Amino acid sequence: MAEYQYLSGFGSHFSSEDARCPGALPEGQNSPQKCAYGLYAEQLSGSAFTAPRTENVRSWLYRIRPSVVHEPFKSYQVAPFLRGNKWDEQPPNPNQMRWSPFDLPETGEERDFVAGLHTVCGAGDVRSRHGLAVHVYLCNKSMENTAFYNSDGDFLIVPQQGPLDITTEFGRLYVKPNEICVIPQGIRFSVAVEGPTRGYILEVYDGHFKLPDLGPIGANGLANPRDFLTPTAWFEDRTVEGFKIVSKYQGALFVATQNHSPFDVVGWHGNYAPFKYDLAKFMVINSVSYDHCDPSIFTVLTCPSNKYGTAIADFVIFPPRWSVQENTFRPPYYHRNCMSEFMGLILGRYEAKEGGFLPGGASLHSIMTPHGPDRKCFEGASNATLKPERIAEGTQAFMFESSLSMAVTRWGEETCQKLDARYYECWQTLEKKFKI
Ligand SMILES: O=C(O)Cc1cc(O)ccc1O
Ligand SMILES: [Fe+2]
Repeated sequence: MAEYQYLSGFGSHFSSEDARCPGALPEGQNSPQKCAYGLYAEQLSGSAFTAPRTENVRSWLYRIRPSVVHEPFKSYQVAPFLRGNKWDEQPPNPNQMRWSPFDLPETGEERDFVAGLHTVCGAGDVRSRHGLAVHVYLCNKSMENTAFYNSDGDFLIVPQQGPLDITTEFGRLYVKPNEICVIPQGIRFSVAVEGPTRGYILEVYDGHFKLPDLGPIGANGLANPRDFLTPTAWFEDRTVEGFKIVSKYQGALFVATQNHSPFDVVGWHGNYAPFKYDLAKFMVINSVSYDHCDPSIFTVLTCPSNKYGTAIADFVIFPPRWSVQENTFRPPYYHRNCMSEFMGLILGRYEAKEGGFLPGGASLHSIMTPHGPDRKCFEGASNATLKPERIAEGTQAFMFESSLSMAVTRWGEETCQKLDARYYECWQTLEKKFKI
């Protein structure tokens, strides 16, 4: 693994120059008549020019050529199971769903990150910029002389198997399982892998990921801002005939070629950039008296909707922690929720379901669909001696929780052949215990 360098902080106004070109950033202005080293200045806007300061995100890139130097885009059909808008290919299905680990490419088959994008579920519309999609990526080959960008929204990437060595216009990021990264809308990146590689993606169309408010928790806790790492500027001056720029635009893929690497940004400054975060750094807050807290206490990042306090999607984790509550059924309660809950497992086992829900698999409990601990978990936890206990050691489950009602794609429900038709059985043996 290369020694990559990062800038620490969340949503900060950063400045970074590749050490080979000191003074690449103009001083005191963004767009001088001539930039240092013969660079071109280019602004990348992640919010409306007129957005209030709290929401306003943009970066200035100083690059060897402006991004516009490319041939026209053409349709590019390399990811047959990627969806952005087609949420009606299956009839609605409110059932509890659980998937066994999604298949990696077969031996002999070569698939890169883009071709490996498979959409499991989603809602909303890329054209009206409202909604989300949940994808998994299943690949085994590095992207070669190819960069990808998403015109439709931001990607929050959760590696499950294999590290991602990501080159972006802003610099390089190395992201291992149990770390996550966010690549905001429009930023070009290329993913190199080291073998069979699998992970999950939460794509949001509405806006950007933020740290949740902390309310009475105070100024510190959950994911701390300084643990978010943004790459430092890095460039290559490489002539390549037919370098591919792949754009996901209105849910479809397009490709344009150009004669040079787009990773030619010598310096940049601004508050719109990719970042990564190590989930092991999460400061866990929980009940130290009684009862099971709602999982919102484990929110790492949120993409808010216009409805007060309600997310397009929250990214929530279930990290290793102490469990100490007295006179309490400690695992998740049985519940029905006005939100959709998509879950995945990075490592280990999830406390509410020890069997069937495996690393690289997933579950979906849709709006108002009842769910909760399986029988084994219920019996165990209602009879356990309640001593302080480490739980979820060596484990990392997560949830993408959305206020939107998600539809499952045909790939998710049929083609992938991973849906467990017998999932419902794990609750059927829960006995009536009622006695008067
Ligand atoms: O359904 C799940 O497993 C996720 C979940 C966990 C929890 O601790 C409380 C509520 C909830 O939806
Ligand atoms: Fe739940």
